[in-house]
Amino acid sequence: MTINPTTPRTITLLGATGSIGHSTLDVIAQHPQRYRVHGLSAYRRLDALLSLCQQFQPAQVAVPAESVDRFAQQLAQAGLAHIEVLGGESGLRELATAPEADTLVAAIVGAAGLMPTLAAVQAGKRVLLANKEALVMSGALFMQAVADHDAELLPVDSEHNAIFQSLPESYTSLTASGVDKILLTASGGPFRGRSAESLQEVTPEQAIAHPNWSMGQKISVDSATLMNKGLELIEACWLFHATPADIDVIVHPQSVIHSMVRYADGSVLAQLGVPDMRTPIAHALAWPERIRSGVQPLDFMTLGQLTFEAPDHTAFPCLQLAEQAFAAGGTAPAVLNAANEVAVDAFLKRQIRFDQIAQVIDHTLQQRAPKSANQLDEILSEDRLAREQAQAYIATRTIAATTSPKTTTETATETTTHTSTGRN
Ligand SMILES: NC(=O)C1=CN([C@@H]2O[C@H](COP(=O)(O)OP(=O)(O)OC[C@H]3O[C@@H](n4cnc5c(N)ncnc54)[C@H](OP(=O)(O)O)[C@@H]3O)[C@@H](O)[C@H]2O)C=CC1
Ligand SMILES: CC(=O)[C@@H](O)[C@H](O)COP(=O)(O)O
Ligand SMILES: [Mn+2]
Repeated sequence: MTINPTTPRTITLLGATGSIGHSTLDVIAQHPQRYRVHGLSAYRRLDALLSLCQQFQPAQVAVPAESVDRFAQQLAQAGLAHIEVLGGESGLRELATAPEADTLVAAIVGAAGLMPTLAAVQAGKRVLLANKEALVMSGALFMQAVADHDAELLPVDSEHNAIFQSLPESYTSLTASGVDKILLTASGGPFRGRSAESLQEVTPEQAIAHPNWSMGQKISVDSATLMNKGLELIEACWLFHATPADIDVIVHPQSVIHSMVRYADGSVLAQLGVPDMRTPIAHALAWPERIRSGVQPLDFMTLGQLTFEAPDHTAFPCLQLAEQAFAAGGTAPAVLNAANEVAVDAFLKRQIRFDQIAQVIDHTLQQRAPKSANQLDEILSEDRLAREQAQAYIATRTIAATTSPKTTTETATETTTHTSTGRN
């Protein structure tokens, strides 16, 4: 069934050159009458951004400040001089708040996404949130801004989108809706079932090879350490006004059930689908309507078994570190996030071992007593200090480089497909 759009939407997509960016533009391209692209942003992959400009003809783009002149020249040479090029953090904020766009897709990875996403919230936009780190860092302030500015926040992260779909449309609180538990599913990552000891030897290439999803490098490593589930637990608490006690993490290696909600009467509502981010993206783009996403239907006849198990907190301590940081409150989740970003980057550059990621985060959390997170300045200051402390700790732990002369970043850049579709 084709649904006629009631209101054509104008989209700004931050992080257009990434995995979520690619999936979002794939869905948008399937519905040219329904969506118009106003703005795109990129960071390093500016050649890819140029191709996207040719295809989607945005009015504005944002790139790093030092790349503005060069990119404007490239646009002019391609006959696209009419596209305005904005630069740096202020450029990202200007793009995120441009009055011409009603919807922001927040798909920058990491803390860099916080400022422009929050700016879009403060401008009262519909915000499709993939950038979970923004909410982890600034949850209370972010959700208050959503309420104060009458913004519309729609979760793109597959689990949170599944929970959103499994809650009533009139949802205000777990209690008012008769919800007993949120069941947050986790794939367990590529190292599920491995012992803590054996994880000392794993390589970045193994860590980014997620069993079910093809995603950016940072979130892939987060899935491998289970930090992704820790970040998602915090994300779910803020999005659904829940506490960690309201949420059970269940390892479900097939990633077919994207999360569930159990109600007081014993009913469990779940959202299932082929693991392909175009489904939650299409859901959030069209909400409350439904549109085609290009995703293959789930075939129950060939699905095989759906299995479930408990997370292994010994081999994967990051989930509990996230729970501890959330319980500590204030700026602790921002510190957790910053230390994790630094540690994952060091692991990808082969400066530390996989198991040392958790050590860096634990150490950094212990160094920084939580402060109030009521002001953005306080959060950004703790983010910066935590990064410095994590870096300093890593400097004392750095392992000898392994055999490959290439960094993982170089290796993966050559092979990245920029899809978030399932592998199986
Ligand atoms: N991939 C997935 O399936 C899912 C991802 N998410 C979340 O979505 C977000 C994006 O993930 P994903 O698409 O996988 O990541 P990618 O690494 O594939 O893409 C990241 C995007 O952010 C841009 N970027 C990176 N650093 C900066 C910076 N400092 N300033 C501005 N832009 C920057 C990149 O630009 P460039 O490429 O030009 O350097 C790229 O467009 C993350 O928060 C992740 O946790 C959530 C659920 C699923
Ligand atoms: C696609 C998506 O939403 C990712 O966050 C994915 O869920 C990662 O999977 P795990 O963290 O469960 O391995
Ligand atoms: Mn997820």
